[in-house]
Amino acid sequence: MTKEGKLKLFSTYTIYGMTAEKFSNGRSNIEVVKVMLDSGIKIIQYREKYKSLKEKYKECLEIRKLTEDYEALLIVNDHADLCQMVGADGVHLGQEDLPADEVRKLLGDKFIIGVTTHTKDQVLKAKEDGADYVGLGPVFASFTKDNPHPPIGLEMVKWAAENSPLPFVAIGGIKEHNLKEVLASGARCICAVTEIVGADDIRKKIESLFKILKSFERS
Ligand SMILES: Cc1ncc(COP(=O)(O)OP(=O)(O)O)c(N)n1
Ligand SMILES: Cc1nc(C(=O)O)sc1CCOP(=O)(O)O
Ligand SMILES: [Mg+2]
Repeated sequence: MTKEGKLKLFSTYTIYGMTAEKFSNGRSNIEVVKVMLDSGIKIIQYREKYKSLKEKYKECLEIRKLTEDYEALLIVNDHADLCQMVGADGVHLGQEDLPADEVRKLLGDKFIIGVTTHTKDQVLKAKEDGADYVGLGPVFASFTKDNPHPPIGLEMVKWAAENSPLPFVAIGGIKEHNLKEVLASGARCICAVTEIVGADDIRKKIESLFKILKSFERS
């Protein structure tokens, strides 16, 4: 797939999957990713805060193979070196991670770079820095991340839908019960971490979320 083709995914009504083993109720990242892919998720971010770099490397290699089998994208959180070493599609960088413009110089144009944003200025700067998409959040209160930013709310989602020069992934506190509000505010690509990885039946949960996304796609 060309990079342009990959990036189109971020502007569609879709789910951006993210690993979170700590909240996966005893299931491994690999197990969860297999179900995500088999349920139709086409973008997986490998986010793992509690393992050594070597363990992350091994898991990423395994997830790279799985994502290739399903023609899905692999984005590695935080680590540009890991992204390059495992042949991932891209890296996701936060405001406290390495600067996107410098990582772009390192990785070149071929890789996707995503940047976390919480404010309008950060969204605009991400574009200037050469990012390809932004993560926008937390839309609602989220307990998944240590020291989260205060919720940015649906007004910010509306602003991004009308003004963001880059496709955005709405993230933070998104659940089945509030997904319609997020989509009605203009989001298309959404990331619901604990709602998916912590679900009793991950497959069923993804199916329910896709049903809501599809209903917006048709409207
Ligand atoms: C899609 C997406 N959006 C936001 C984040 C958060 O990144 P960051 O602020 O660097 O925090 P950590 O995830 O590294 O704890 C993300 N990972 N993905
Ligand atoms: C990794 C991450 N980044 C966020 C941000 O706002 O930048 S919120 C978040 C975690 C989202 O988890 P949940 O769907 O369980 O609330
Ligand atoms: Mg980070």
